[in-house]
Amino acid sequence: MPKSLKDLLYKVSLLATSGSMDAEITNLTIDSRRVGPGSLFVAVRGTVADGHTFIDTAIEQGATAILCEELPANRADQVAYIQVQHSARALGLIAANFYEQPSQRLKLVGVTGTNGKTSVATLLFRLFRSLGYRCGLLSTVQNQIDDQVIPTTHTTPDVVTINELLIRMLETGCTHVFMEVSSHAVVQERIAGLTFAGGIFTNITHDHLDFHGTFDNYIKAKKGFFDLLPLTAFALTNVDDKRGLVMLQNTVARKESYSLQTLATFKGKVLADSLFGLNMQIDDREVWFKLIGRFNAYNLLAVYGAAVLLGEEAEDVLTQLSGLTPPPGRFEQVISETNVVGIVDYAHTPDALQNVLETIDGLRHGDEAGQRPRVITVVGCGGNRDAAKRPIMAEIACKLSDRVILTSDNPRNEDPMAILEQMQTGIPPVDFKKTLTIEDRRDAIRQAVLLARPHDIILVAGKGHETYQEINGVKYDFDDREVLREAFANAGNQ
Ligand SMILES: CC(=O)N[C@H]1[C@@H](OP(=O)(O)OP(=O)(O)OC[C@H]2O[C@@H](n3ccc(=O)[nH]c3=O)[C@H](O)[C@@H]2O)O[C@H](CO)[C@@H](O)[C@@H]1O[C@H](C)C(=O)N[C@@H](C)C(=O)N[C@H](CCC(=O)O)C(=O)O
Ligand SMILES: Nc1ncnc2c1ncn2[C@@H]1O[C@H](COP(=O)(O)OP(=O)(O)OP(=O)(O)O)[C@@H](O)[C@H]1O
Ligand SMILES: N[C@H](CCC[C@H](N)C(=O)O)C(=O)O
Ligand SMILES: [Mg+2]
Repeated sequence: MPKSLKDLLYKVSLLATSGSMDAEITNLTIDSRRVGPGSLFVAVRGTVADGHTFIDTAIEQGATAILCEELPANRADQVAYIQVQHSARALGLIAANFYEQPSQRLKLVGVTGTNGKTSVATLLFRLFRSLGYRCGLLSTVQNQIDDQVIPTTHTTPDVVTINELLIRMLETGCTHVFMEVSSHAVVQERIAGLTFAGGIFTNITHDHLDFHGTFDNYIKAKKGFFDLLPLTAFALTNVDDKRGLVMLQNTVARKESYSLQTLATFKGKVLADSLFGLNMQIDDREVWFKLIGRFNAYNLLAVYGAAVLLGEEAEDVLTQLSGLTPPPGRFEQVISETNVVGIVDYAHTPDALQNVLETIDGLRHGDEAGQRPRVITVVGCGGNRDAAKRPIMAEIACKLSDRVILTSDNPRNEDPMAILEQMQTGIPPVDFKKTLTIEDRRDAIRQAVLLARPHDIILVAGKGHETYQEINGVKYDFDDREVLREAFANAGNQ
């Protein structure tokens, strides 16, 4: 969909321009490696590199126009230049203009929070499909255009990709799109220029301080999403979270809430919680759900509230919601022949790990002989991510498990043993005896299986749905669920 530069710059505040604003643009990119004739290259200052240093390369590759914060001293005659205050923010508006505002032509709902984004977005997507709508999904696990699955590398893609996907969703007849909004995405303006019909806040706990610096900045990043919601949108928050109300402080959107503890627009109560599911009372109706754990009661309530705010009948919503299963890698169970219960879960933050282990603790019962199943936890922390959570996660694992095996997650560009040593500093001395460190994740899972007795529970935390392990820039095939199944089979347990 070619457009003139002038059309693309609608609503963008310009500091200066040079060259023809009638030039025709056929492609929009922030990556010089993807530039060709007809491209508008947008120079964005990143965390590793500065896009401005690639302007010459972009021109060598045939760029038609350059948008930047600082105009280069030497300019090429045939190229149009646009100077703006903030390239990444301008890019959001330009991407929306390029694709003709797809977000305004469907109902786009964003979910933010430390934990629960994928769960809530995926449940909403599945719910609305079961209610008969064509839908889109942008999530950590995958993007989806109705039943077409598109692999993803980010929780929230860059703003050009988002608009590109939204237009494809529209063309496929989608009416609703559910997306995760990561804090990185808010800060890096990956959601700039999008018009949301609603925003949902799940919770906020420790994560990503490597990127945001302080917890306050992290809160501000999440809040930034609600600050940019329009008047027509709803802003649905979890008021049981300490920061739930702060999120809505400056939003102009309609303020709505959900809670398991206090007065709220959508009020729920957990009546029973077992390894088979949740029994809840929601707005005077009693319902069984297939999801496990109190944290999922919050996710279900958020989904229910959003669906009602989007105009659906409460009764229909609860009926469909009660049939839904958890998203992949979220409390996914793999059970051995001798009834060792393997649980693969994407808990990769202290809060998530604590929630999952507390859920497991609440669900384990003694066998006929009165012996309580033991909990064996296999966990690691990702490289090139928040290092402060490493000792905390090891400590939580020790506190709530009978045996702990510390292992690698995605080491990325870090030395796996160095990450493990940082985790080890969190092990309370009384727990040294119950803790092992096994760098190789497959060996760690195998060891957990060897330690397990019938009815014991093995939690493999941190990688959930991931089907790879990223080591030094290479993604090797690795799937906790498969490795666990193989280990059960090899140990003669299956
Ligand atoms: C730390 C971070 O968020 N990085 C994201 C960021 O990259 P960056 O700022 O480091 O970019 P950079 O490498 O410094 O490059 C700056 C600019 O130069 C351009 N460039 C670079 C090289 C070149 O040859 N030519 C060129 O034009 C780049 O395209 C970029 O526009 O902008 C890029 C483009 O949008 C993202 O792909 C990249 O995600 C990296 C891969 C990443 O790992 N991000 C993670 C931390 C992330 O975003 N995670 C959140 C989820 C977190 C959660 O809630 O759990 C997510 O939304 O996925
Ligand atoms: N509402 C919740 N509160 C606390 N913990 C949760 C909640 N929902 C899920 N979890 C835990 O957090 C893990 C990650 O859940 P989910 O993938 O839904 O979160 P996310 O916010 O999408 O994470 P990411 O930041 O990686 O995208 C789950 O496997 C579960 O252990
Ligand atoms: N969206 C999160 C995922 C973390 C998953 C964990 N397995 C890890 O690699 O640290 C991130 O990019 O930080
Ligand atoms: Mg996610």
